[in-house]
Amino acid sequence: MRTVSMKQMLLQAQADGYAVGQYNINGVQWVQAILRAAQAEQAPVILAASDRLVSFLGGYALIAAIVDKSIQELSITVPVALHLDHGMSVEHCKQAIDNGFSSVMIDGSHYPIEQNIAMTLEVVKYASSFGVSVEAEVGTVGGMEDGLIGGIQYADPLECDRLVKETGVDALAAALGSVHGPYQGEPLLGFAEMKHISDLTGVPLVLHGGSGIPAHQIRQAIELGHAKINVNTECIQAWASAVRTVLNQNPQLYDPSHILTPGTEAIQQVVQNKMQEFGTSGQAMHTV
Ligand SMILES: O=C(O)C[C@@H](O)[C@H](O)C(=O)COP(=O)(O)O
Ligand SMILES: [Zn+2]
Repeated sequence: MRTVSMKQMLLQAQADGYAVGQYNINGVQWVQAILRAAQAEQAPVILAASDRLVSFLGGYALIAAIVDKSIQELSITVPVALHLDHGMSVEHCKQAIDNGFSSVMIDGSHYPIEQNIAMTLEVVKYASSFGVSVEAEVGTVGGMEDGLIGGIQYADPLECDRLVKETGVDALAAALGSVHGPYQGEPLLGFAEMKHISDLTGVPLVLHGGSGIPAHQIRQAIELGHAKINVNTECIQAWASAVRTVLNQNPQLYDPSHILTPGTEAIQQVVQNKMQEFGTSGQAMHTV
């Protein structure tokens, strides 16, 4: 089974009031853990490689090959999208598509809106000829992005509407108070702005900085148009904690499979919990 674009996944989720999780890849164990979680939960899933980590992960072609082969080896039957997260340039998005990614994000949020729209349109034109879905971002998610520590800049609804209408993008990350990485206190999400932008654009919305957002705010964000929620920090924190515990309890241990397996299991547990929380569990049969 090949990876699929996230277009239909997100339209179905938007229509049926749940969200599909995007879970970031930090190594081969993450691919196995996330795929096993999706199969166990019978949930559609978006595996993502953040552009800032592509060279660490071995390059676009290797990432795609590992995902494709893992789907085969693990007998995965649920829909899986392979997404380039926070694509840093049009060229990187094209390279990802050429090497087998089924979805890309062109993150033009740090540029003036005219340039963001132009970059997004170029990627949409290229991606559409391969049936690859495209996500764009307006405004700035707080925390670490592309290796930069940024403040929160709420998305401008008119800019969101312009970008969606002038590019035909499949999903929009409208920054509305979420933060990459750990939150300092309760997240302050712009729910009124969410409803406004969702009603204005009609396109599935993407919530970045999904780790650490309380369940009631997740439910509200889904009700207000979010069909994709990105999660990375909670998975890597669970992995690090499990590996640290193994090593602290067994200082003489040096066998990688014994050290890493508890970490892989911890990632899978976080992902299964998120799939249940987002309402993705059991939705695979409803996703084309
Ligand atoms: O860390 C990355 O490069 C990917 C993340 O930015 C991802 O797009 C995301 O939004 C996850 O946020 P988190 O759950 O707060 O780590
Ligand atoms: Zn993000």
